[in-house]
Formats: sequence, structure tokens, C-alpha cells
Amino acid sequence: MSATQNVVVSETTRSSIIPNNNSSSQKLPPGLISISKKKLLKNIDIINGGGQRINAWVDSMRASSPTHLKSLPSSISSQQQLNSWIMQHPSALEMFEQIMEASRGKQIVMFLDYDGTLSPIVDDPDKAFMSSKMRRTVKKLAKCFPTAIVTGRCIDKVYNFVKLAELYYAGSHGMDIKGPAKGFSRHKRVKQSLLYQPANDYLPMINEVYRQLLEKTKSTPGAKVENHKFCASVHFRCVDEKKWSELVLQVRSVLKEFPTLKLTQGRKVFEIRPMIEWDKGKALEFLLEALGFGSTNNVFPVYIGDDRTDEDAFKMLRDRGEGFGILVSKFPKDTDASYSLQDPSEASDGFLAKIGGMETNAAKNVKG
Ligand SMILES: O=P(O)(O)OC[C@H]1O[C@H](O[C@H]2O[C@H](CO)[C@@H](O)[C@H](O)[C@H]2O)[C@H](O)[C@@H](O)[C@@H]1O
Repeated sequence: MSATQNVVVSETTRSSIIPNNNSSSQKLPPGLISISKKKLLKNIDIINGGGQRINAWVDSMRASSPTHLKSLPSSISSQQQLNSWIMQHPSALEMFEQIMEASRGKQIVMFLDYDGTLSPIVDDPDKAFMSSKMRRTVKKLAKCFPTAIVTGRCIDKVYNFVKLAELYYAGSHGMDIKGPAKGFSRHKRVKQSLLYQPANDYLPMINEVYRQLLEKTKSTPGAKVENHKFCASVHFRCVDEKKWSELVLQVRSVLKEFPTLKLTQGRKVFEIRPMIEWDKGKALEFLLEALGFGSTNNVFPVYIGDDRTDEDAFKMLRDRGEGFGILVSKFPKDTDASYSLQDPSEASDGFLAKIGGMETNAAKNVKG
């Protein structure tokens, strides 16, 4: 089998990887996921460290909460960088009227990331509380528009923070999608609750990798491992930088036994996820379809997020040519988002409060 052929991974028997000579665009039977063999081999190579030096990993860990734009020359001052970036990604607050004008006659659907968007980034992930004010704002918003939380956390954990039953939740980076008991549908007849878990068969594997990561990293002070049901996280925010290479070795030594899991990075965190073609962008697309907006141009999705994993959703919106993404960041970053907001409080007190206060025709359509 050549390196460019595809393999098909059965969702029901993770151990069986079946070669497939056809193109990945081919429709697969339910339960089968196509992964290019090249990708699988690359993943094994990355995890084993082939060709990748530890230093490169540590550099990438440093850049996982970037404060500057890579693509601009370092001779340009930070203020100039910021000004030029703001020109390209204007404040969603300042552009509010224009944004509303663009959404006129369309159904707004709101997608909100959790950490760094609805709650400020804190050292302890278990204490990333959302303010009561933010909760009230999101509650009001959900009365006007279908509203979804899209997060790397598992649904149970994020629900404990958000505590709003009327929302859609896409946990585990979109691999666990649940709708409220009384969901919205453009087709009023099909109001039914929603559940979609494309990585269901990875559950035992994630439990096992979580157990091994916990064991392996316990000698590294500050490392924190989380089980998010269909994915896991290893935090290094509280790990001394001198220990980062040690942590990389530990994580890699566990992951080399799990070639169908991939390693990505968020803000000072490693994310360990099933190697399936699914991400926050796919979850957004799935939810739009489930709400009845699969093949209509009457929808205006707005996605607000702050980290690399949200880029898949920003890109999805760009590719669809519908709605737009808003990046929450004080610093210039490479992004597919169209607009920016400085921090969660600007999102809450400003943009979300304003949009939730709108009495648009689209809002009226949602009720009933
Ligand atoms: O998709 P998100 O809702 O943004 O979740 C991504 C990760 O968020 C959490 O980690 C981040 O926030 C923590 C609390 O502020 C912070 O300590 C950490 O450094 C950030 O990476 C969560 O704990 C992770 O598991 C999520 O994957």
C-alpha cells in the first residue's frame, strides 16, 4: 500500500484499520471514517518524535499563548503591529451597526467558545467560573437566537459552569453534541432533542490514555491532566518552563502506543484527540444542518472564540461565506476571524449584551 492511499478506521473496532484505495471524498458506510495513510504515518512520526526535536516542541509550547503576529517583521513596533491588525480585524463592537445590517432578514445563530471567551483564563481549569452577569447575558441571547457553547471541555464540566439548559452544547471539541429538550428548528414540525457523538468508540481508549497520562506526568509539578470524555488535556500553564521538555517526553511516550490519537495545542495545554475528521468547524456545520439551515442562505452564524481550536470554526464560516468569526484577543494573532474583541468582559458587556438586546425580525422567527 503506498503512503498516499487511504485507510479506513472502523468506529466500532478501533484496532482494525482497513486499507481503502478509493478517494477520501467517496461516501463511506456509517461507522467508517477515512483517514489518509499519509496523515496516520505523519501522526505516528510526530508522536515518536521522528525528525522533530524537543526544542521545536518547547518553542511551540511557548507560542501556544502568543502575544505577537508571526507574519510581521520584528522591526515593526508592537503598537504598529496592533494598529495594522485592528485595521484587518476591527472591533466587533465598533462595527456593530454594519454587522447587524449584514444579518438583516437572516436568522442569527450564535456559537460561543467557553474558556477565554465566556470566562477569563485562570491558572486552575476547575476555577474558570463564568460571572453571573455573563450568564444573564447568554440567557437573554438564547431567548433571541439559537445559541450553542462549543468547547474543548466535556459537556458535564462546561454545563457545571454555564448552567443554562436552553443552550446547545458541543463538548469535547465538537465530538459530543447535545441539544436542549425543546430545540429550535426552522422546520417547526421536527422539534426533537439532539445527540451526536462521532467518536463514541474512542471512549475506552480515551479513558486508558487519560489513566496513563495521569500516571506518567505525576512526577512533573504543576502538570494537570483532564478527561473530557472524547478527548483529554495536559496543562502546562503551571509547569516550570525548565520542565517542559520533560513533560513533552512523558506525553509522547504515552501517545506512541495510541497512533489513532492526535496531539494539538491550545492555550498552554496539549489536547489529545481521536484522529477523525471532526473539529469545532464540523460541529458548527452539523448544528446548522440540524437547525434546518443546511442548504439555505438565510442564516447568519456568529462564532466567538479565542484559541487555535476555534480557527476551524472561523475557517468554516469563511469557506461557507456566511456570517463571521470574532476572535477574543488583546494581541494580534494569525486568524480567520473577521472581527475582534479584547476580552470576555468586552464580549459580555459589549457585543453579546448589545446583540441580545436587539429586537430583530430574525429574533421573532425563533420563538414558537
Ligand atoms: O474550547 P475551550 O472552551 O476554549 O476549552 C479549551 C481548553 O480550556 C481549558 O483550558 C484553558 O482554560 C484554563 C482555565 O482558564 C487555563 O488554565 C488553560 O491554560 C487554558 O488552556 C480547559 O481546561 C481545557 O481542557 C480545554 O481544552
